[in-house]
Amino acid sequence: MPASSKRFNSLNDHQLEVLTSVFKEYSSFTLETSLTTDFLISENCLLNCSIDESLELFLNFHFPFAWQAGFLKMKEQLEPLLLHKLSIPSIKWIYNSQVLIHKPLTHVKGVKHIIAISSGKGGVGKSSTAVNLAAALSVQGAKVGILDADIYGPSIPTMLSMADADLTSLDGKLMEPVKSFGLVTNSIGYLSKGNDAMIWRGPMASKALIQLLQETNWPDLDYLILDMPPGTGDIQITLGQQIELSGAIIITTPQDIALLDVKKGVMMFNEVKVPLLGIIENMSWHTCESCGHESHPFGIDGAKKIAEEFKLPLLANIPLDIVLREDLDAGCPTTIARPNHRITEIFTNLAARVAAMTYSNCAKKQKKEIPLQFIDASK
Ligand SMILES: Nc1ncnc2c1ncn2[C@@H]1O[C@H](COP(=O)(O)OP(=O)(O)OP(=O)(O)O)[C@@H](O)[C@H]1O
Repeated sequence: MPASSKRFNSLNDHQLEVLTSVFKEYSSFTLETSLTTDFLISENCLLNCSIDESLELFLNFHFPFAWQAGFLKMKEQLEPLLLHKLSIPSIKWIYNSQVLIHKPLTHVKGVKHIIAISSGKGGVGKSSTAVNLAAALSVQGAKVGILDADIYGPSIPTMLSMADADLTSLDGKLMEPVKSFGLVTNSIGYLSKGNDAMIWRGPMASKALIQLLQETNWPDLDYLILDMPPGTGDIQITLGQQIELSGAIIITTPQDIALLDVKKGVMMFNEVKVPLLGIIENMSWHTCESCGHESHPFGIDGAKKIAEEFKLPLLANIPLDIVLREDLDAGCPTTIARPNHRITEIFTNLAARVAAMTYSNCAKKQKKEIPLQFIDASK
C-alpha cells in the first residue's frame, strides 16, 4: 500500500512516554559521534512521529547538519529496543538533513561553516585528512569546498586529480573554484605551479590566503574545509584571528615530537579563541598485509593522552595504510574510491561527528535554548 493511502495516528501517551524514555535512557550514549540523544531531541531533530494501522512506527528526522552515518548508527542501536518496548512489528526511519546555522557565522558569502584542519608540524597527514574528511561530508549529502591554504606544499590539486587545472574568472574579479568529485576547491597550487609560493612569509602569506578565501566565487557551501599551513606561527595566528572559524581540528601522529607541537597548536587556537573540535591521530597503527599483525611504528596512544590533558575529544584514529597514500597519489581519495573500505568507514564516522559538533558548538556559542521536547506534528 503506498504510504500516502495509509492512515496515520498520533502516538498515544504511553507510546510517547516509551519513545521518550528510550531516547533519554540513551542520552549519555554518544552514538560514536559526540552527540547525545538529548541533544537531538532538544534540537527538534525528530520532526514528527506517527503510527499507522498496521502498527508500523514512522520516525521522521530532520537534522540541521549532515549526519547520515550517525543516523544509521542510532537506528541500529535504538530500533531493537523500541520494537521490544512498544511491541510493534516495524519502524520506518526517515532521514532528511539541511545544514543550518543560527546566524551567518562566516564572513565569506554563501559559506555556512569554515573548519580548519591544522597540524603543529608538516608531514603528519593534514592534507590527506582534510581531503578525505571533505569527501566524506560530501558523500553524506553536504555541499563541501576545500581551500588549500598550505602554501608550503599545496597538495590538494594532486590529491583530487586537478594538478593541471588553471584558475579562471568570469567577472574579471573573483576566481572560479575548481570542481572535482563533487567538491569545489581553490589552492595556491592552481596559481603557482612552481615553487615561488614557498618563499612567502608572514604578512604576505596571510594576506594572500585571506584573498584566496574571500575572492573565490564559492557556490553555496555547507562546509568549507581549510587545509592550513603546518605550524603555529604568524600565518596561522593571523588566519585564526581574521577568519571566522566554526572550529579547528589538530592532526598529529602518536609520536612524542609531533605531540609537543600539538600542545603549541592547542594553545594557539585557545589564544585566538577558535573553538577546537578535537584531535585526530593519524598513522595510529599498521596492519601487516601478509600476517595481519598490528604494529605501532609511531608509538601508542600519544594523541589520547594529549586529548585527555586538554579535555578535548579524540575524534578519530586513522591507520597507516598504503591504500590511503596510493589513492591520493592516483588523485582519488579513498573515501570516494572505495566506499566499503575500513578507511572510508573511519572518515564517514568522523564526518558525522564533525558535522554534529560544528552545529552544536555554534548553537552553544549563540546560547540558543530550546526546551527538551518531541514535536508530534501529526497532532
Ligand atoms: N594514514 C596514512 N597512511 C598512509 N599514508 C599516509 C597516511 N597519512 C598520510 N599519508 C601519506 O603521507 C604523505 C604526507 O601526507 P600529507 O601530505 O597529508 O601530510 P601533511 O601533514 O599535509 O604534510 P604538509 O604539511 O607537508 O603538507 C602523503 O603522501 C600521504 O598520502
